Amino acid sequence: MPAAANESVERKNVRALIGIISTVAEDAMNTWEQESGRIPSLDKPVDDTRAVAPELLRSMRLLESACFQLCSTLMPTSLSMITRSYAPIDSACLGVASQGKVADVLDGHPKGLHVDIIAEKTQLPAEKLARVLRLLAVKHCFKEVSKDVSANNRLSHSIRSTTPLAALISTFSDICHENAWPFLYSTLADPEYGPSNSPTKTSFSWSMRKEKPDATFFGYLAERPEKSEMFGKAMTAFDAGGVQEFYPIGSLPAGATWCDVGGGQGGVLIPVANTHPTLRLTLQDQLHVIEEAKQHFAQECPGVLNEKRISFVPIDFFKEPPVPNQDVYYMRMIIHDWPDAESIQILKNVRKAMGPQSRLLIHDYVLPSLDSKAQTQHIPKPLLPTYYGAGGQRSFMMDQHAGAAELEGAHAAGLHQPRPRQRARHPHSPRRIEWHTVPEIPALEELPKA
Ligand SMILES: C[S@@+](CC[C@H](N)C(=O)[O-])C[C@H]1O[C@@H](n2cnc3c(N)ncnc32)[C@H](O)[C@@H]1O
Repeated sequence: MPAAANESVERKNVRALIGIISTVAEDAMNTWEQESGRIPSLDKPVDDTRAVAPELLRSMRLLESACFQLCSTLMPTSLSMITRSYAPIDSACLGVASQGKVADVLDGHPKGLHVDIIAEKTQLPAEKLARVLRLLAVKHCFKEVSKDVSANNRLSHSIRSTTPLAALISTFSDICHENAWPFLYSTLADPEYGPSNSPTKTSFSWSMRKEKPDATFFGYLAERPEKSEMFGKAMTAFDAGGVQEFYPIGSLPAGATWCDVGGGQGGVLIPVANTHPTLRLTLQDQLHVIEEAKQHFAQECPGVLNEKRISFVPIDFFKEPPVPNQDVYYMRMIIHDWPDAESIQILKNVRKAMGPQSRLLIHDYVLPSLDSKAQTQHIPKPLLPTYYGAGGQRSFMMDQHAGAAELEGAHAAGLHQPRPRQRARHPHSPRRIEWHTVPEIPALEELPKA
């Protein structure tokens, strides 16, 4: 229908949002069909959505932003704000499902189970559990097949107790809800903690200050092997937009060396090892994490261990350089954890290790800058110039999370300014630093086509 000439700005904006939704939903369906032969089903308890093309991430960012903006525009204000205020309840209910292992109980029961049976197996009260599951089901995690009968769907299947996403939910509910996120205001308002950029003056440190002054998140994990293991596994959940999507690893020469600095349990290195068998790999992290990584590799890709294609070398990246003369030093989700001074210390240590042919790849969240025309000009109106809006929210959440729960984070570190991206013309030219972003990619459009 042709738009009326005297349409209000609001009507034009709503129409534009509907247009974006319609276009990018079509694009996303086409990408899924090209990539996996079909559009993923929400109903099926199988996660076949793991290999994600950059174009799909871009479509999803637009779609999520446009849907959220459309609802925020047309919804009465009080409904919008009440829903946002309730947000921690979503997370708490996920915590119940995950810690109660509800998805494990439902595994293998495609027709679902009555809540009385789920309650008996999880040792949770049936009537209250039914209400938790209903709230989760209205947002498509679990499905209520009939009254009080629940079954797994794609989302709930992904939080069975052995999965990285279950570890992520447990890390959030067990550590972040307990010791960090709720204390953001108290920390900001505290005259000592609020203005400080010290890694020992975060919300996490604030909540622990009576028990252990100057507590840090990684120090806390180091003293608690079970939680450290859970956190390490949680990191492997960040699998969308892997490095191989953005960097031409395949064109490195056979025998090239690749050192993952702060590589955790191998969330990045395992897929790299599986897809690039000629690389010689090194994983470096704190000693206790190295032990977790060895176990993880033994479970997930024992061949890489048997073929001795990987070395595990402990490091304290503040105190010492990584192993010398590697072709590639790679750091994912490391720099965002630290304020400027600590980041510089880490980078200086990597610099000491670098040989003339070495390059450093930094794969991290880079927050967009409103005053960067290059970053905002391609965002279709009326989406927000700040990273499109809600489709970019995970980067800002990570910024808050890294600031509150882990350490000072990218924002405090001043790393939210966009870094120049080196192009693929000389993809392996020496002594380069490249910034790549995960998996919310503010400058995805700037990436060279594969
Ligand atoms: C946010 S995690 C990222 C893990 C991994 N790079 C990934 O992307 O899955 C940060 C990592 O930094 C490591 N780390 C923290 N402090 C460290 C230190 N002083 N020396 C070496 N590694 C450290 C942690 O053990 C953890 O594995």
